[in-house]
Amino acid sequence: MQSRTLLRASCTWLETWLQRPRPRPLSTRLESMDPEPSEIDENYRVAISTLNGLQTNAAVLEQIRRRGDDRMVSEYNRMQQYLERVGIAPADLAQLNAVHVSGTKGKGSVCAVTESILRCHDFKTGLYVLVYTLSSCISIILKAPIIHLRSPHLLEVRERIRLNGQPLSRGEFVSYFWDVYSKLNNTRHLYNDAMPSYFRFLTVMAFSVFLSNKVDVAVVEVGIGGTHDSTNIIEEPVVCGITSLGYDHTDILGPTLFDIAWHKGGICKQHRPAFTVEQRPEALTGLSRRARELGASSLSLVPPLASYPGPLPELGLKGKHQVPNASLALQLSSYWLQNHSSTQSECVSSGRADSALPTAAPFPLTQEFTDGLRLCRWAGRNQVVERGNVTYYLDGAHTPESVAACAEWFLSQMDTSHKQDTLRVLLFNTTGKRDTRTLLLPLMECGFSRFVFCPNISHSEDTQNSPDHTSHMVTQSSQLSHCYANQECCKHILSDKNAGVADVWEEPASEEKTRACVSVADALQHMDTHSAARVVVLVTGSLHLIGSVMSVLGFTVEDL
Ligand SMILES: Nc1ncnc2c1ncn2[C@@H]1O[C@H](COP(=O)(O)OP(=O)(O)OP(=O)(O)O)[C@@H](O)[C@H]1O
Repeated sequence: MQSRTLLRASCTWLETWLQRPRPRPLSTRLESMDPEPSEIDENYRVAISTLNGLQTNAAVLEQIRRRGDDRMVSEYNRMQQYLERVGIAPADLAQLNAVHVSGTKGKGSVCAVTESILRCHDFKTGLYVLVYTLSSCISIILKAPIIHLRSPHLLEVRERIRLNGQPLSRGEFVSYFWDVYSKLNNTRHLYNDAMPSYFRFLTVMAFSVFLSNKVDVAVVEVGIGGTHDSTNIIEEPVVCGITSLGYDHTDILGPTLFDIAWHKGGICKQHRPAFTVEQRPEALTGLSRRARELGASSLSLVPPLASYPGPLPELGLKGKHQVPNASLALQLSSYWLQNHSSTQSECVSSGRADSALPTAAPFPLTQEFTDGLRLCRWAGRNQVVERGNVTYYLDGAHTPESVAACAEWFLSQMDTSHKQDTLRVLLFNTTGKRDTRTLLLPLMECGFSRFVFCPNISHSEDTQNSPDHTSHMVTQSSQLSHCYANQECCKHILSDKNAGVADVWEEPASEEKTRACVSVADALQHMDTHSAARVVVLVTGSLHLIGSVMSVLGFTVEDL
């Protein structure tokens, strides 16, 4: 009897055991354990708000600045420490076979085209791009005023880290984010409670993503400058590129092109070559000296795009200014293809005048190269979007050179045959300390009859805005007053006979010509209410403004 009871109990136990939740075969397990989309979105929101917590509060920055202790640690040492805390030694970064790109204009474009070309050659690519990497330490080291910035992306932060051209999915972002965050958080007690700032964190995370995915190449854009940038922890890039240099962030980098070249050329590395585009002599002299100082194997100018033998494809990235960028991307990728598994040892020859650099040879373009140039897409740069009777021309130009290039591109797109029934509108904003007048003047040649100003805020109701667009450092009211100041500046230009633009306007300057809106949604609604058969809107002045416009127009990261 006792044994029968025992047997029944054993059978019940066995039954229960057999019915327990089983582990699935690995392939299906990962799939079915993926959280539901809404859960992914929620996890993503939590990760983003934790990441936003790393945006250094302006008050804390001010305190650090007064204490001056941030100056004691170099950016290299700081990044080295963060990387080591997540289990990466700086030497491991050699496995990334990096292409490292700095410059004032066109860094993002050159990185995008280089990545596209190498992907068309069937390599597994990583791409890390930033609009800005203004780490507090740069402004502090250089004793410059603190500049406030929004997060560095158009729609969502995950678009900044790409594998094979695709932004990380929300699910991937969450899992890499927590992996890196928890390693740093668990070790903070050993390091004076230090956590990396927002931009440094993203850099550490990007490197971690690329190493764990064993990419063949990582194309990495410098955030700001070069010498003191967090990406300059890359000690052994395969090749470096320096795009067009101009006057931007002069309060941080210095007032002359020579100073700017010193910073941007600071990514050159010993025994590694660098390529650059045609520049003003002062910039070339600065770059050349810096390349020599750092022991680069060579610094060469890229040849004109038209000199490459054979037919050239239509470039995926539009605008005349993309032509030298394309040649730089060709030289970087060609060099990478031939040399990514070997090392170089020559140094820049010193017999040459500083501003007279050798020009690299053009080469016949194979299908992979032409596909890379043709298929490259880079959202927010010279992009055209149709919505009903409104055509948006989106370009994130925000320096005098790029705004001039943008105006030229916009005019080249205008079909003057329908001039009468087409209303041309400028939607504009600036960030930081940019000189609005300097940026607006080239745009005055474009024949706009309406000028709309709004902050880089998608919706005036904060609950409707993505957490990805949160800045702890810029208040909504300061953005609004900045936008009213821009409107005032525009009115001034319109009424200023000496500005050389008065004769462009058929009607006298009036209140209605300019308008300030509280948000992008408000501004776009204003475009829709016009009775003109067609409305063309040039959106420019800030890449963040472009991001907010794209968000209101319903773009998602997957559309980029
Ligand atoms: N060589 C160039 N000369 C002038 N403008 C350019 C050039 N290359 C790109 N641009 C324009 O500059 C803006 C930013 O382009 P891109 O993102 O490629 O440059 P970036 O150097 O990464 O910019 P950022 O200043 O945002 O870091 C876009 O409006 C683009 O059309």
